[in-house]
Amino acid sequence: MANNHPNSLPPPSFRRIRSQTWPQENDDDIDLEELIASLPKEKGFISPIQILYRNFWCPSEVFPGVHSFCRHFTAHDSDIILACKPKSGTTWLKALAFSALRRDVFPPSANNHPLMSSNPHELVPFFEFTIYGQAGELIDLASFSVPRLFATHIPHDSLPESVGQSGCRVIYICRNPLDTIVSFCHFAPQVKPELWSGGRSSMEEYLDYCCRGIDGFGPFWDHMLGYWKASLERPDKVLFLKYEDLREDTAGNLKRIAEFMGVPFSEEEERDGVIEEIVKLCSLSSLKELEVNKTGKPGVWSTENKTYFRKGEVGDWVNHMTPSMAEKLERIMEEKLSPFGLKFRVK
Ligand SMILES: Nc1ncnc2c1ncn2[C@@H]1O[C@H](COP(=O)(O)OS(=O)(=O)O)[C@@H](OP(=O)(O)O)[C@H]1O
Repeated sequence: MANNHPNSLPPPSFRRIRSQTWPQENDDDIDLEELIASLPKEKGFISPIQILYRNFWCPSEVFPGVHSFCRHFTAHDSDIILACKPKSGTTWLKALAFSALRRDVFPPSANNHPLMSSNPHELVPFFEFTIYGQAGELIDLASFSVPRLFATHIPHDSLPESVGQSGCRVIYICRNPLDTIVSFCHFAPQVKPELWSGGRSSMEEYLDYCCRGIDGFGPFWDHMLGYWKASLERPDKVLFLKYEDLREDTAGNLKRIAEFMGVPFSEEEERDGVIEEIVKLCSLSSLKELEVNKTGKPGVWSTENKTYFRKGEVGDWVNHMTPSMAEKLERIMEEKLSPFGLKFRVK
């Protein structure tokens, strides 16, 4: 498919980067264990091992799914992929994008809307956790409604080549790293209680991993910059959102999301309050109260659905980080992100 595409020269950020972390064309012949053995590794924070693969740190638990996705997924022009670093607003974006995209079939006011009985992660599955499975097996994607809506934590420049070569659209959400780290540190004990003592010393330890660039799917600055640069190069194909902006103006950003997906709200829908209905349906307070999100398990990291919903505040980091922890991170943001014009509201 990629070779037949009229625009066959991939944009610069999708050109194949060859390095020792980027397996060769014929790596299908390589046994998975052999491949893992050949790649650089580091001890992870909650993952036992992080594997340097296609230039990012991949948690060993999801390596088979990630590898299978990168090798085998063929994007369609109409596909929509939601992308993010963990704890940046994934669940919220999934709920908003799903509700906007499928509103012709599932009106947001309906009592039986899928969000009432399914967690957003079930409605918009991750490639690497769900679709390609923990064992890296392939599943049939024919049953997905068109346009197909998927999600991933994989960095932009490491996505399968067909994503850049097709007309596929990507929506990225990121969040200020201070709050993302705090959010992750509240989530982590639910995933691996045995590896995690909780409290500030654990947060300091995780911060250290992040500052060294060994965080899942990171370094976080490369993750953000990859999508940021792609959104500047190809604004019609990559939409870059910030959690903080979504908090400030959810309705305005929902309109941008719908337009970008090719399903803009009509004047009639605006007049009828459809945007507000979706905003309310997907709000933290609404989703948190649903039975499915209090008790259910979506199967991602085998965690309970309730772990995806906490405070959702901008600036919660002030309640958890010491000034020196925050300064350490802010220095890195200044050094790595600011030169490219990427800044965050942190309060
Ligand atoms: N609907 C909605 N609205 C606003 N905020 C929301 C929503 N759903 C989840 N959240 C907050 O997002 C944080 C979890 O991040 P993710 O959804 O990216 O987590 S995950 O990567 O999917 O595990 C986590 O942030 P913190 O509260 O700061 O920990 C959630 O509370």
